[in-house]
Amino acid sequence: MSAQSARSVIAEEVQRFDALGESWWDENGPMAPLHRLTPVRVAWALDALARRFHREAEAGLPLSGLTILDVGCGGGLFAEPLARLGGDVLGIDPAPASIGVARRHAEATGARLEYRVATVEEMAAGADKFDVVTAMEVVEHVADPARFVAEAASLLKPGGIFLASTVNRTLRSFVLAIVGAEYILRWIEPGTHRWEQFVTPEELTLAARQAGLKGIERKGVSYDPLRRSWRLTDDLGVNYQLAAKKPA
Ligand SMILES: C[S@@+](CC[C@H](N)C(=O)[O-])C[C@H]1O[C@@H](n2cnc3c(N)ncnc32)[C@H](O)[C@@H]1O
Ligand SMILES: [Mg+2]
Repeated sequence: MSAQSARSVIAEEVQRFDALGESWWDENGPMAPLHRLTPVRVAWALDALARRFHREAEAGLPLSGLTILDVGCGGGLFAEPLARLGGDVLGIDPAPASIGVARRHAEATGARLEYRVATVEEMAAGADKFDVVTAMEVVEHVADPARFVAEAASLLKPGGIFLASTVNRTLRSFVLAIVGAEYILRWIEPGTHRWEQFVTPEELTLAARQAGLKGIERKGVSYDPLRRSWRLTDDLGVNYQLAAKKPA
């Protein structure tokens, strides 16, 4: 089975991201919103992981010794910072050109992590289990989010943590994430998101529960146009993140 024909994959979605090439890492390019989101989502992930694994978030390499699978890693915008925090990171994506970009970037910056062209299904068919599985801005691009979450959760060791971020399916997310971000501000390529594919916090929570995960925590992320940056909020109406634990 090729990565592109896996059940979770919507071929045109993967191809659209694969076509980004080197612009993945252009902070002013089509992935600019993800670049701006990265400090906030990395801080959120570090906080969740430090609490779970009893690490000092301010320590030199707070994630050292933790195996992390970043599913749908794209160009490595989230995977690479986790590796810099000491995580033993494997980034996977069905898009081969994106994996090439991620590898070259890590080589250029000296970040130490691994990348592989693979889907969550292929990983789940193998024997490797991870302390942490992440899927950042991915579930709104897959064929069957609940099934995808179940496959991702199956890759966790007992006591492991699942982290995901996505976009809620609300009137506000239509106005802000599609009309605003794609068509008015042109922050991201028009057509990047389909509103119908957005995933509500209730759906993602249910999927996590059905996958056997517990201790579910959710946090909103909102864009502050004055500061031109994202911040964590309790408002799950547009962008949000979820953390959940596999029972030990
Ligand atoms: C918005 S990008 C996010 C990239 C990265 N996670 C980040 O946050 O910087 C979505 C990524 O999901 C990947 N993707 C799409 N469908 C997927 C699937 N079925 N399984 C895994 N990854 C998928 C795309 O190739 C793309 O790299
Ligand atoms: Mg997205």
